[in-house]
Amino acid sequence: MSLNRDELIKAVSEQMPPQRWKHTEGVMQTAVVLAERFGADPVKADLAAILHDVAKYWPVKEMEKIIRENNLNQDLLLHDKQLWHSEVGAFVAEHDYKVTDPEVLSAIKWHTSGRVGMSLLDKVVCLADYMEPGRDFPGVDRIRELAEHSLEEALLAGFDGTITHLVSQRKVIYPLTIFTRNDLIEQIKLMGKSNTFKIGG
Ligand SMILES: Nc1ncnc2c1ncn2[C@@H]1O[C@H](COP(=O)(O)OP(=O)(O)O)[C@@H](O)[C@H]1O
Repeated sequence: MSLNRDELIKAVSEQMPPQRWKHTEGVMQTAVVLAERFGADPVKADLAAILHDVAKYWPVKEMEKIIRENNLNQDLLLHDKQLWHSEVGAFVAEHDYKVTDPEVLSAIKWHTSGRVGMSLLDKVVCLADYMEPGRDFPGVDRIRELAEHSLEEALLAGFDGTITHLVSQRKVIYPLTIFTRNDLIEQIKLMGKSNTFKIGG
């Protein structure tokens, strides 16, 4: 049986500390604003935002078990454990909370690493996670400014910040994030060209 929105919020919020739930509320609010701004479905954005960090505080052993036993992305097990909650979160959303919409499940699954060819909803939820009002890191105001006009430019600034931070900490970067960043640059270039064609008639 699937839960209504209030029941879902209660069930998800009980699985994380209050501070992380506050972050989730910020992501919900921001994802809806971004969805309306850029033409994504705000109801789907809200649902994906509610669930995006559902597994964030699950025990590592439990996440590992889910990834192994359900043949999820095994490559993740070779990378930072912080990346696991997105993959597991999408699985939990589908199996425990009966979310069937592939767009919503995709936005949950790719909200940390990104992916090549991110959908509009993937971008909205990922960007909301970067710039919700509770976020306070160097560069976040620039991301918010860019998000006034361009989903892709803002997201690129977000991924650039993550990559730069990981480099400064001498941490391994999940390769898909590099490919995501490169793909966003290509998308922005192509958009520039199509705008030129439009102006040129
Ligand atoms: N692409 C990546 N490659 C490797 N590690 C990553 C990547 N993205 C995030 N991480 C690691 O996961 C941690 C948490 O990321 P994230 O879930 O996006 O942040 P938050 O906990 O603030 O929501 C980062 O501080 C970093 O250590």
